[in-house]
Amino acid sequence: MTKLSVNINKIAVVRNSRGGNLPDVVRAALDCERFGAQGITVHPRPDARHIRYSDVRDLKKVLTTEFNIEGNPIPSFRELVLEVRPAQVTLVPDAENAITSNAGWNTVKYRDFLREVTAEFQAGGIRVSIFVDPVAEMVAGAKECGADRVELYTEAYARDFAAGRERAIEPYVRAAEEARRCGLGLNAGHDLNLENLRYFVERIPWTDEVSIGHALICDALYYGLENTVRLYRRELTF
Ligand SMILES: CC(=O)[C@@H](O)[C@H](O)COP(=O)(O)O
Ligand SMILES: NCC(=O)COP(=O)(O)O
Repeated sequence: MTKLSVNINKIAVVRNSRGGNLPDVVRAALDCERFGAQGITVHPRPDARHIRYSDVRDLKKVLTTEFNIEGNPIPSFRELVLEVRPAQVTLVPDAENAITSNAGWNTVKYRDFLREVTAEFQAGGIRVSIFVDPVAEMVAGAKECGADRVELYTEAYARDFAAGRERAIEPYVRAAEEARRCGLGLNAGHDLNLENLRYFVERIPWTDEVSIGHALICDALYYGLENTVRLYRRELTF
């Protein structure tokens, strides 16, 4: 069954908007776990606009589910991840000024770099997932880099879903089949929500994990955090 990792970046956005510690991201993460999240994802960005490095350290001390840290492996990020040793690190090629992640890695062009980083994290006992567009060549490239998993960047799937879900899922099925052929684990994330989630995992049931933040935290405003985490879990349980 596909696991749900809740991305709590947006809880930190609200906290940072006022200073102080409301809402408390550690408490929110523990509550997500209590409500059924099977993992917690954070994406500390270089400008610390939401999750801070200190949050990552605090979370590691108390989380009991799978901790997934996403980010661009710049030197400070590499040091942090090696210090904290989460269960999983997801390598994302995010530009400093991007509003959010907007592309997967070119695993062919950056193979040497990704190989080095992957080996470094794995030597620290950390599973490595590489964020890629739904392109078979990029999935196979991630395998060449030594990754354990890929995370398929689902922005295009989410965007095109309303216009025709069969067409929107096609490249993802092909990329996921390539991951399975290569022996790579499979994660997915970005803009997944209560409308598009079930169809994704119905069509690609070997998806190991989805990480969901923006839509889930928005839904929580209407349904409450507990109900919302349960609603997302329900979409993954069939
Ligand atoms: C890799 C990925 O798709 C997510 O980390 C997403 O980028 C969320 O990050 P933000 O919350 O900073 O938009
Ligand atoms: N890896 C994707 C993630 O953590 C959450 O992305 P989003 O749901 O905030 O778009």
